[in-house]
Amino acid sequence: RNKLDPREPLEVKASIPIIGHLLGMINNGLVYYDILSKKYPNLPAFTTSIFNFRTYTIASPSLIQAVQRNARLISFEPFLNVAAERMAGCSKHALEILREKRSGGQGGNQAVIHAMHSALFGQEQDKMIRSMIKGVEVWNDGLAHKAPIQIDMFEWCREAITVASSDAMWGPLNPFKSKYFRDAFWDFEAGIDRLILNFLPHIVARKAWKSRESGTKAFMKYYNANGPAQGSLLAQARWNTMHDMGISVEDVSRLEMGMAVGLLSNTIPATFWVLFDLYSRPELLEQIREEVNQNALQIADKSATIDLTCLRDQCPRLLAFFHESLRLRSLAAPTRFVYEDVVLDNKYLIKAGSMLNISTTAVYRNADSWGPGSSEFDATRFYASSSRKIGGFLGFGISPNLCPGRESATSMILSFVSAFILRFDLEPPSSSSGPLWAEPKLRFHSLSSPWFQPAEPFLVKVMRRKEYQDYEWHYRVPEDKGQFKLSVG
Ligand code: HEM
Repeated sequence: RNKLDPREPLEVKASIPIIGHLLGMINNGLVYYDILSKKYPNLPAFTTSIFNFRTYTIASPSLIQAVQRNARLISFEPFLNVAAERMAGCSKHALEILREKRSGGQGGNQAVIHAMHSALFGQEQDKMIRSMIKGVEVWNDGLAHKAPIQIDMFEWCREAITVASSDAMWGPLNPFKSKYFRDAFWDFEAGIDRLILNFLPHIVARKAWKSRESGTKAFMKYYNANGPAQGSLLAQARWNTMHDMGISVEDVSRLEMGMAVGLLSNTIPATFWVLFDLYSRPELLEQIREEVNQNALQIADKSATIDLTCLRDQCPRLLAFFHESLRLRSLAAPTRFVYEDVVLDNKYLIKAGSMLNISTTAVYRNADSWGPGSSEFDATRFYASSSRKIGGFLGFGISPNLCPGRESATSMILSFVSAFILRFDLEPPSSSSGPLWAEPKLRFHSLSSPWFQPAEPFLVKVMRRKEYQDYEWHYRVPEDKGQFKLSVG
């Protein structure tokens, strides 16, 4: 074992020597570092070692900027290749192309991310948003026809968001149109933590491995039928970049299974929790209903239209609430690889060849950044803030690795939810003892979807609200290249 340099962050020892932290990681996933940071609340940063390998955890918002300033040396890039190899199962040839240039590859991962940012900008982004919103509209209409009805709220959000987002992304030949494909995809996604171990994956993660292989075949069919030609510019940009760099159809298909994880794994739990956090706070629900009603709903005869520009510009309470829901529900923790020795904030030596992560819950608990009620839900917390750059807000990542899908995902979620709350009342699961809208039993889902999710079906009764039950519902998505005032860290 390497001895720690006294300038490195203090080492936190596991109760079981040598493998204790490894067991903690296996049992708890990324949440393990949050558990440790709770145990040592006064440490702004700490070190854990598994055998000879170090992980540094940043638990204070003040150190995040130091990580950002050294983004070239503390980088996300190597994990993209880990995902391509272990999660997607790409060939050696593809991995060489994807690997970052400074490690001898051709920088394919960065080229793809760059192409994605360009394809999710301005008019291209508007088209994608229009298509996503059209997709979710159908689901609210379908629910209105069936109501009153009992649904599993998480499962229903998952189907609605999956179908709407994937149709917008891949177009009419989208493999997700098949329910069989969708179910197989979720089996793949649920087993990513085991696939990533890369130890006999066809045995250790059999279900996920088989589903990944069948999903890859479905995407190969999509590419062989020239699917991207009818899909979004995002799908075209990804295909063109990878194909032009010499990546085979099979490897592109494997990487597209990974892309689907990025497209869906945050958006679905975010939608579920936004609905939960609203309906479980009746007063807040009424305020937001009123705001949308007054500022973003246009009524003509029996037609009701939600206007996206008005949602963006004239519904600050809705947007502030959305940020707070993300803050307290998402556990997305930036994880980075350290290329060279760095001293953070003139204090902490971070050594090359180690991993660094940020403990989301520790950062969000910090009273200096978030005030004395930092752990409490406060729907107005972001309301007063005039700045869009909020140090310590990790909801959409930290620059330079900001989420390129944040505008399209927010547009879809908030349009969908705005119409939903005006159209429907929900009756929560009945419980003789506990409060109404008690949180469901939760489980940490997976490394690929860093959220708590319900561990059991979350059943609610959906009823149409009298006020708008005879209306036809529409959305207006103008071509104005507008943006939500989203905060980033
Ligand atoms: C509410 C929905 C979403 C949330 C909360 C979210 C959150 C995040 C976060 C926290 C990161 C940074 C991860 C890190 O630094 O380690 C990220 C990165 C990323 N997201 Fe999202 N995301 C959402 C939707 C989407 C969508 C719809 C797409 C695709 C269209 C997408 C594509 C990506 C990609 C490609 C990256 C990597 C960016 C880079 O490495 O520079 N995300 N997202």
